Amino acid sequence: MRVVPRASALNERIIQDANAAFSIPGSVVFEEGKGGLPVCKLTHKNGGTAEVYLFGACVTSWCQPSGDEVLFVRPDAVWDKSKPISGGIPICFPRFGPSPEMQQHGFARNVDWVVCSSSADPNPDDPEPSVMFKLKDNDYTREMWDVGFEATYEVTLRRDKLKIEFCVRNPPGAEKPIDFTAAVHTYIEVVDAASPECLVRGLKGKRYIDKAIDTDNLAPEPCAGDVTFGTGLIDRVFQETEPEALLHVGTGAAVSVENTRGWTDTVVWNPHETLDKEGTWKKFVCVESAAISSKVTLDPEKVWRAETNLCVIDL
Ligand SMILES: O=P(O)(O)OC[C@H]1O[C@@H](O)[C@H](O)[C@@H](O)[C@@H]1O
Repeated sequence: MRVVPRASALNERIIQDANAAFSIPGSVVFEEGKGGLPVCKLTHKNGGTAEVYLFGACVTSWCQPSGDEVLFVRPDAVWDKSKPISGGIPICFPRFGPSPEMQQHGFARNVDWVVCSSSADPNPDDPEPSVMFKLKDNDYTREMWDVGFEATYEVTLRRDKLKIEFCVRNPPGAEKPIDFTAAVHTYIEVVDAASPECLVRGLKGKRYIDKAIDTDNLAPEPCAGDVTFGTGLIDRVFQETEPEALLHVGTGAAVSVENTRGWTDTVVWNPHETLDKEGTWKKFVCVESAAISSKVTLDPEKVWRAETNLCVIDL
C-alpha cells in the first residue's frame, strides 16, 4: 500500500529542501508559517523584514526597520489552502476578476509555487535579500486554461523598498499566442479608511470603470480628484495610470505604489461594510498594480515583465 505523507510531513520536507538549496544565513530562511504552511522570511541588515508564503507566492508581511507593518492580512484569512490567503499581496493571474473559465482572479493565488532561486548580494555593501518562485502549467491549470506558460515572481527586500517582479513567458515550442490579465492585489494597512485623511492621490483625470455601480457598465469616467473612502464600496479600475499612486495612510506617511514596468492600470478597492460589520474595512485599502484594460498578448517565446516597488514616504 502506498503511504501518503501527512500534509505537515510534506510541508516539513519542502521547508528542509528549500533551506538546503536556498537559505542564506541572516538574509533568507524558510520556516513553518501559519497553518504549518512553508513561508520564506527575508531580513535586511537594517532590520526590515518580509514574508512570502509558497502557497500563492503571497507576500503577507513587510515590516519597516522600526517594526511597523505596511501590509494588511484580513482576520478572515485561512491558512489551509482551501482558498487564497486573504491579504498581503495575492497574485491575480491569468484572469483578473470573475471569469467563466476559472475562479475569481485566476488560479495563481490558489496553488503552491516552487522556490527557484534566492540572493542576498547584488550590492555587497548593502545586501538585498530576494527570493524567486516559479509556476508552470500543469494538469490542474490546463483544465481551466489549456495553454503552456512559465511564470516567475521575485520579491526583493531593498533598504527602503519592497520590489516585486512578475514575469510570464509563452514557452518555446508553443504554437499560438497566449493572452491574460493580471494584478498584484496589494492590501495596505491604514489607520482609518473612513477618515478624510486616508486617500489615494495620483489618479486625478484618469479614466476608470466603477465596478461598484455596475460591473456590466463598461463606460469609463474621469476621476475628479483624490479617492476617499467611508461612504460605501469603492471598486475602481483606473486605466492607463501614471507610474505612481500614493496612499495616505493616516499616520503622516504614505505608501507609494510605483508601477515601474509592465503594469498599465491601477485598481483601488475598499469593500466598506460589504466585507463585514466588524469594521475590518476601515483597516486597509487595496491599491493594485494591474494589466486589465487591454489583455497582455504574448507570442511564443516572448516574455512579459512587470515590476512594482512599494515605498513608505513621510509626508
Ligand atoms: O475577495 P477577492 O476574490 O479577493 O476579491 C476582492 C476584490 O478584489 C478587487 O481587486 C476587485 O476589484 C473586487 O471586485 C473584488 O471584490
